[in-house]
Amino acid sequence: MRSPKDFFAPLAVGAPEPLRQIPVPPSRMIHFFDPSNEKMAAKVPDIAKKVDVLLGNLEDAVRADRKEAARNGLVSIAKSTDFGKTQLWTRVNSLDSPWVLDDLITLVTEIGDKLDVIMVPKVEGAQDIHYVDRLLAQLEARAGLTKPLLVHAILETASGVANVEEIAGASPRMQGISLGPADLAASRRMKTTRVGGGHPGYLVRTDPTGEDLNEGRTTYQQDLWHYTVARMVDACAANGILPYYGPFGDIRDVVACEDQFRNAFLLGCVGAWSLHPVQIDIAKKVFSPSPEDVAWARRVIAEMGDGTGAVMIDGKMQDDASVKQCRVVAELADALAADDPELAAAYDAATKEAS
Ligand SMILES: CCC(=O)SCCNC(=O)CCNC(=O)[C@H](O)C(C)(C)COP(=O)(O)OP(=O)(O)OC[C@H]1O[C@@H](n2cnc3c(N)ncnc32)[C@H](O)[C@@H]1OP(=O)(O)O
Ligand SMILES: O=CC(=O)O
Ligand SMILES: [Mg+2]
Repeated sequence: MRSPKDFFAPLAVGAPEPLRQIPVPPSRMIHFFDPSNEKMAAKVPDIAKKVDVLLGNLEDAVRADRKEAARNGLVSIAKSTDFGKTQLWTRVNSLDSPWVLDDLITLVTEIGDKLDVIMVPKVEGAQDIHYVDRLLAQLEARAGLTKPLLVHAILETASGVANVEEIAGASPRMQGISLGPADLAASRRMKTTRVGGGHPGYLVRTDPTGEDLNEGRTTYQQDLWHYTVARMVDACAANGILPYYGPFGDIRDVVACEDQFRNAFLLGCVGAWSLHPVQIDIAKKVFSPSPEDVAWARRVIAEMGDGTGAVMIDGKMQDDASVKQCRVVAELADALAADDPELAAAYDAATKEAS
């Protein structure tokens, strides 16, 4: 193992200096598309204007006989599209697959200057990140890149969850982690057969009210993902990187999708994946704080002055800790509003009304 002093040293001669802070541009939705699908690819220039992150997916959901077409399609889309401020990410194939080496060599060489983040699936431990880290440094040096590519891990194996803290801190390239509930369920041998979301069988029941065990007992569905999302959020926050919820596969059920995204938002995630155009606006709505919450946060910050001591606002005690929470919300709102005049106006109107 290298000395901690070398953590920020480039891993290949001529590779760019690693970043000391992960950039945090808006990434409320990571919009997946299959670059080998002509219909989806045709929508990319328009979708790029609406999303924070566009991700050319090369892994699962791309047929084995379309892997090369997807890789080449992403190269040509990246070269021919102006993405503006929208980030371009890719998800490469898993490290044990026959495609990943060519994915990385081709993408870094051909479009390394256009890509922001490389999502690595099925990460099991720090060793997977170390492998990608060194290879990227070699490829960046050869391609003459001046900005380091960042790495995003999917948390979707039981080993990955067991090692999530070491994964989050494995490299200065680590940008974030997404929960991958579908592969994680399979890896854990869960019996869910769906892509994210809840399950009606995973519940708790109130106590019996009498002799009849079926009478008058309410059940409450529980969140299958609470433990993993919370662990992932802690691992990310402790290492200065960003946590995300992953896919919600029931595209038709926009209501439950919004619930799942909101649970993740409230627990600390900054965004989620959108698999279909209909999920883009859901993520945008959920991962932008509501105007009411922003107005409240700004009010607490204003009334707390230098941020110390305790005050009462509308019957609720505020102190140093609650003002810190309010700053999280207000700073996120300011960052999002800077690029979104409509959101800025909604936040300012609610703030005015509340003061
Ligand atoms: C489970 C674990 C994981 O790894 S999740 C991540 C991997 N999965 C993916 O990336 C899936 C991406 N999404 C898709 O493949 C499609 O959205 C699926 C779910 C198959 C639905 O497609 P389809 O049956 O065409 O839906 P639709 O008829 O409602 O589509 C309407 C028009 O929109 C298009 N569309 C669909 N999805 C996208 C997308 N992600 N990005 C851009 N465009 C998309 C469709 O092509 C269709 O276009 P058109 O109107 O026919 O021209
Ligand atoms: O890749 C995502 C997942 O849920 O599996
Ligand atoms: Mg997966």
